Amino acid sequence: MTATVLDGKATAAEIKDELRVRVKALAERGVVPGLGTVLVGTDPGSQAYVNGKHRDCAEVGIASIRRELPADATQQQVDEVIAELNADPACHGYIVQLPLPAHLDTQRVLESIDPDKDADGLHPVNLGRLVLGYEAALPCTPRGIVELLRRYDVALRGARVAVVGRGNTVGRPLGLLLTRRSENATVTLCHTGTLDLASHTRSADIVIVAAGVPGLLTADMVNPGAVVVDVGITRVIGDDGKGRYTGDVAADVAEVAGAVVPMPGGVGPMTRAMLLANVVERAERG
Ligand SMILES: Nc1nc(=O)c2c([nH]1)NC[C@@H]1CN(c3ccc(C(=O)N[C@@H](CCC(=O)O)C(=O)O)cc3)C=[N+]21
Repeated sequence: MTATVLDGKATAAEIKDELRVRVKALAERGVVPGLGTVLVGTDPGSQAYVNGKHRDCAEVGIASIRRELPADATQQQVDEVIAELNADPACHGYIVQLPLPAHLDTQRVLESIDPDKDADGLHPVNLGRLVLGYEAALPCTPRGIVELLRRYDVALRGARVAVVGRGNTVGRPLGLLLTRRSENATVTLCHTGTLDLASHTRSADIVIVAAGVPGLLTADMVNPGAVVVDVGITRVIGDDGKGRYTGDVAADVAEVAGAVVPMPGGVGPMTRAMLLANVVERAERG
């Protein structure tokens, strides 16, 4: 058996088409949604991600607000940029690209973002709202995963979902999203302290791997026919000496799974689409 591919790239393109229509409607009311990005330093990976976000904005008609600081920027310089974007009415939402250089206080920076302009949905206030079941900007990657599964009619209600990874950007909030009443999945949140990981993944209908460990999930760990979502993205040096990105799911999983969300072409494009959705929704609320 070869697994069906759940195409995140095509689905993200579909979502961008829908957002373009909503952006047009906003334009008729004289509103142009604006997404800000704050990039500190010159990490090529981070630069590439930020460039991608601005390309996405241009495709959909969202205005880009770009702030860049040198790698040795002081905490005060970063604070000033945050204060400026918090005050800018043209900026409906923004992100601070992570990771920040080690000399900066990431927690302080993230907490100083206006929660109502938190396009990532990672502000403690928004994560708290998610815990409490209040309306909030949702974290982009978990939201993108749920949206992709929904659009492919993967049943979540009653499904047994093994989430591997408890990170703040994916695993932890994904568990919260999937266990809301509207999703009603049963989640087992696995992590580095989990004993016999395979026993948990094997009894799941859906396995979502966000551990950042290349090849962690192998075919023998997957229930035949299960849906497998690869969230891992780790830079490795290939046999040819070139750098490339690899996921957490081994290639042989596709021979056992019923459906797979690949990397690349899966969760990454969905994450970017949800960032745009968060900004458009914010602009629609006025
Ligand atoms: N504040 C903040 N918010 C983030 O959302 C955030 C961040 N910091 N720091 C880094 C991670 C990583 N991330 C990715 C998003 C899309 C792709 C993506 O679209 N990947 C393509 C492949 C791209 C390629 O091959 O170059 C794919 O999976 O098909 C990847 C990685 C967002 N992040």
